Amino acid sequence: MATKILSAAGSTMLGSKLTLSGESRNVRDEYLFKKSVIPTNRLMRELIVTNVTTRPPLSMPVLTESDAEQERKLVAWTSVRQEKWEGQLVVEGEIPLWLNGTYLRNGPGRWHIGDHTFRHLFDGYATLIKLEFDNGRSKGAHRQIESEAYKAAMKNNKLCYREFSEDPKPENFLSFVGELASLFSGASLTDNANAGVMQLADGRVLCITETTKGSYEIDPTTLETIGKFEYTDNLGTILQAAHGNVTKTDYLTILPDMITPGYQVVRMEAGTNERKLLGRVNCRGGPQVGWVHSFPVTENYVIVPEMPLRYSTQNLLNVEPTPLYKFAWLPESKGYMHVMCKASGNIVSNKELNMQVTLISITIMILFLMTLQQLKVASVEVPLFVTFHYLNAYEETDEDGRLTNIIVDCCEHEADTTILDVLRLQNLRSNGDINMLPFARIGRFTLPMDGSPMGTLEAAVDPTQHGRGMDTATINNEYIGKKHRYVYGCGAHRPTNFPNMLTKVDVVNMTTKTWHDEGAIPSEPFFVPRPGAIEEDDGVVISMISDRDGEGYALLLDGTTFEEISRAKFPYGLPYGLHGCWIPKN
Ligand SMILES: CC1=C(/C=C/C(C)=C\C=C\C(C)=C\C=C\C=C(C)\C=C\C=O)C(C)(C)CCC1
Ligand SMILES: [Fe+2]
Repeated sequence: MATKILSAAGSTMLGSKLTLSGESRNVRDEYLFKKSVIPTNRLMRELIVTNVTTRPPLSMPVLTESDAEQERKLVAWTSVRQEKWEGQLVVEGEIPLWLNGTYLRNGPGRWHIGDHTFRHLFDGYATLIKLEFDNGRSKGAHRQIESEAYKAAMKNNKLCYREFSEDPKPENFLSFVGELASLFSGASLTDNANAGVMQLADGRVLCITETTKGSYEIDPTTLETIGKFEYTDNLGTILQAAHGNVTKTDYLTILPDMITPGYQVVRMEAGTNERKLLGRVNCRGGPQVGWVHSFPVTENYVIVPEMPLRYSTQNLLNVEPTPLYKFAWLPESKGYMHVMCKASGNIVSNKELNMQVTLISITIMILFLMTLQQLKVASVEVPLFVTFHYLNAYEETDEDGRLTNIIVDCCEHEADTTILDVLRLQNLRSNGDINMLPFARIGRFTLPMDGSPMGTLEAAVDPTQHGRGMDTATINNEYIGKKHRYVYGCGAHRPTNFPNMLTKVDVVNMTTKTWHDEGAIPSEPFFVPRPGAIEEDDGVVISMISDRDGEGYALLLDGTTFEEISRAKFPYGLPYGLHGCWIPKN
């Protein structure tokens, strides 16, 4: 039975979109988009991208128009089973001539292995997408990150490591026991570096996930996986935040400690692989450590969030996931924000720390711990919250320059953990026009620095201004740690089951500007400042769009007006992705 296929028509110069309706169109790349019918619970088909060498035997059933229509609409949640691709993008509009550099976006872009489709958005294998801008032209590329988890899955055609919601099924009881043992060492947890992407001050580019071993160095030009980023210290923790803080001289991050519930704040100087202990904070909310996906910093402080959505050892051990996967919602454990001084220069290395501890008697030890506590300027209880992404934090001072408060802005889900379930692929693929997206806001914490025990949490702007949806948001990176005015995030044009509206929020004037295209799924809007800019919003905003016609393109918006200035189109649909970074052309 003939299958509707999309056949590339050689490298004609007329780039345009590949439709899934089977009509062959002039496109740039020799790709054969063939649809394989992989039975899933929602007639979900994987879009398979293979290099065209020979025309494979095609025996897939003909898709009805509505199937094809359905598939086009789901391109954001459709794996692209890719090896790699690179090509000139078709540009509509004008790319600013000052925009010279590379935008990289990381995300879980392949959600199946064999005929097994993963359960959750975050399970997907890391897929790196590149946009190169040079003198008004744009080149695109994508490539899978070759983690051990990905390579093992491809070799064995099955899941081999514990992903966010997916866990390998133990063959027998013995292997189950072995699996449990390996869990405590973290050996069975994935290294699928599908979340963060960043360029360190020394130029190296890392892709990471929330396991320490899920840190990979990649080549920002070829997107090749250079190899695992091996830390040379002996801090030995399993977990790390998916988003650290890159400065011009170092990299700060937080290592959640599940054994002695707390957080190690560490600093890695540019050019090294050694994380050094800056300070440690013990959890105040009991024996489980709160989930830290990201965290904010000010000029002088690291803010360590202790969220009441906490790691659950029991759920970590479960083979079948609970609605909160590896986590438990423990409101009775409350939420806290710990404010740690960056300790200008006095980094306490782990070796020194161990030596001191062995030499200190119990009484001096108590003095020492009290001294350590001084590293922590404050620890305040805050209202319950559910936050993955912190936007920024800054210090407020009085007329005498004394620190009065620390302000923390974040994407806060109104202390509702439902969002984790909404992000299951079955929901994303079946409820696009159902108003399933739970509410979210730009949450603003005010942390008092006068010794008061309680902080406050409120919406920075009226959430109805951005459809009561807000996540994967950024600010102008030049303003990290300082008072910012503009937030670029994904809001909601309802009814929707996912944040589908690019939104610029002015948190001073409390106004918003938005971009929305019916049925399109935008990824994190990333702001790139114009070289030499004075104004905070003088630059462009980049977002990767998966649209309802199965298209994939990079959208460029003017940072000030939030008007569309250009699109750089891929010749195929793009899977959704999480976060990006900008690498200026040196
Ligand atoms: C959390 C752990 C793991 C994996 C984490 C991964 C792969 C990514 C987490 C990404 C998150 C929290 C993204 C949040 C996005 C929110 C969105 C898009 C909200 C939209 C709606 O408003 C491991 C590595 C599997 C195991 C340790 C724990
Ligand atoms: Fe993230």
